[in-house]
Amino acid sequence: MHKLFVEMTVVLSYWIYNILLTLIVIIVTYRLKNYIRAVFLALNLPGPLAYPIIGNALTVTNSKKMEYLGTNAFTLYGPLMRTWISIIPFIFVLDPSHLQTVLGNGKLTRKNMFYTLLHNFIGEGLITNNGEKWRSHRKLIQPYFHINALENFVTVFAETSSELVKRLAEVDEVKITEYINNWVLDTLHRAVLDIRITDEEYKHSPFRKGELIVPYRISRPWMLMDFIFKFTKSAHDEKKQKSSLHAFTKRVLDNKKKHGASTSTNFISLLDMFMTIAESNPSFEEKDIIDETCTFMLAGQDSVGAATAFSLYFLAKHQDVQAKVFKEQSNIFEDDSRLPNMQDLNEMKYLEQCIKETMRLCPSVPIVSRVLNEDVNLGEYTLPSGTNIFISPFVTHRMEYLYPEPLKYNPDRFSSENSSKIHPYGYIPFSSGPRNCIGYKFALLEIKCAISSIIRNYQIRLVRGKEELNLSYRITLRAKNGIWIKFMKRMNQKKLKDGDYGIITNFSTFAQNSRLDISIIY
Ligand code: HEM
Repeated sequence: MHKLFVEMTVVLSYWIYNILLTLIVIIVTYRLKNYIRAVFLALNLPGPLAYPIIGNALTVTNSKKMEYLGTNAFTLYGPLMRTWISIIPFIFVLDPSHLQTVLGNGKLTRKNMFYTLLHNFIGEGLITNNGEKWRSHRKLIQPYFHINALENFVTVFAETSSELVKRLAEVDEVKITEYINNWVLDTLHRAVLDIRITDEEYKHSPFRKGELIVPYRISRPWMLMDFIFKFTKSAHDEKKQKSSLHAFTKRVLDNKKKHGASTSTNFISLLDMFMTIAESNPSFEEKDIIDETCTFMLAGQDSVGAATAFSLYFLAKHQDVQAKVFKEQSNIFEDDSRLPNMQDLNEMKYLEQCIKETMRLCPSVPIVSRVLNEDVNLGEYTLPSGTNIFISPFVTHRMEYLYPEPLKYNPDRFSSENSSKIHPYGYIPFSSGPRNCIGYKFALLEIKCAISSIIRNYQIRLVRGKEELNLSYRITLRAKNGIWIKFMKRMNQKKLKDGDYGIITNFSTFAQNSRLDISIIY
């Protein structure tokens, strides 16, 4: 009897064990169903060599490999390329028609875990939020970025650009990236916060020295796990940075509340706009004002800095293009040294083509990312819900079938005649669709202001021995050792006749004799 009882217990335990195990397998498989589908998809797609555990993380830290891959990815692997960040597959979606399916779909606006990492730095703003919060904030903020509303900022852009030009009067050959970074910071402090970093009270603004930790974490996948990362010095530094950014913004906000509206009667800063939104929308709380302000301060910083510095690089390298830009400026301003207004900026069509071509070759934001929240069919493949995808303006902009001779700098690609032939999702420096860059018109006006002011006053050239552009890939694209520019004051600003370009006549003599500094306007 006792033996029978023991045997029955063993058999019963065996069945219970098996049923439990099967249940666990079913639950885990169900929970991980989409992950498993994404893994199978990734195993079927072509992509660069990946290593166990670290996946393709090593490529992220090698800028030469990144540039090679970025330029050749489509030729090597086709429209869908798989990569691995540790054990998580990430699919690059490269082709414009596929990008239209993803970016153009209002239901596929979800940012993935990388953006959640940014919460530790900027808080929860438009860039990182998802779902209803993102949708409602975007709806509330969007009207303030309408082109008519942006006229308000042109005076700030023009003033800071004119101050930049004055600072450049003292230099000959400089690392322009440093000057541009200071100009962007100055512009953003005035446009977003309505303060001047030259003021004693604000000269230690923490927005001057913010450093994103996210690229460090992505290149070391084990750092993506919060329970490891939170014990590191980087986590401590990041926390400190966030609290100083937020405390600074709160101080500016409190000052504004105490002293009333803007410092200048006509000007309305972004912070004023967020305060107005909060007044009529109780769900937009003080924390939202601060988070959004920090978000805009950071979104408009390196992105604009990179696009401006790269634009100057290409103009300095291509004297014929610079001459055409100068000619356009002369036609707009004649010999008047006034600051640009909105109408002037709208007339700078050729300059805009140059900026666009710069952002084709060197998009400030080389990669963005999403997580799909439903199955998506792209060509012969189905990307399962839950799949992480990368979208790379850098790669798409270098695809030969979209841009013949893709590495050639040619602003005429964006002439009104030619740009109508470009696929709407084949040019995406500001992303596209409902989650595109809300600040793109703001950015273009700002960049045009700076470059117009510089080219009206200086002929620019590359510095001998520092002509090469080495790219470095962080969240934004950068020039590894900065960009070096030589500034030569323009001698004559009279209106040029047709065919006159106001350039140095003899470039070969100039190249032989770098001390020759005289512009001859002919
Ligand atoms: C050349 C300059 C700029 C470039 C190339 C650029 C590029 C981008 C890109 C690619 C995105 C999409 C990011 C993603 O999907 O993950 C984005 C989003 C965003 N940008 Fe810009 N940006 C620039 C300037 C600015 C400026 C000046 C501001 C603000 C003043 C700004 C504010 C934002 C915000 C708030 C978002 C998030 C929009 C949303 O998700 O609803 N950007 N930007």
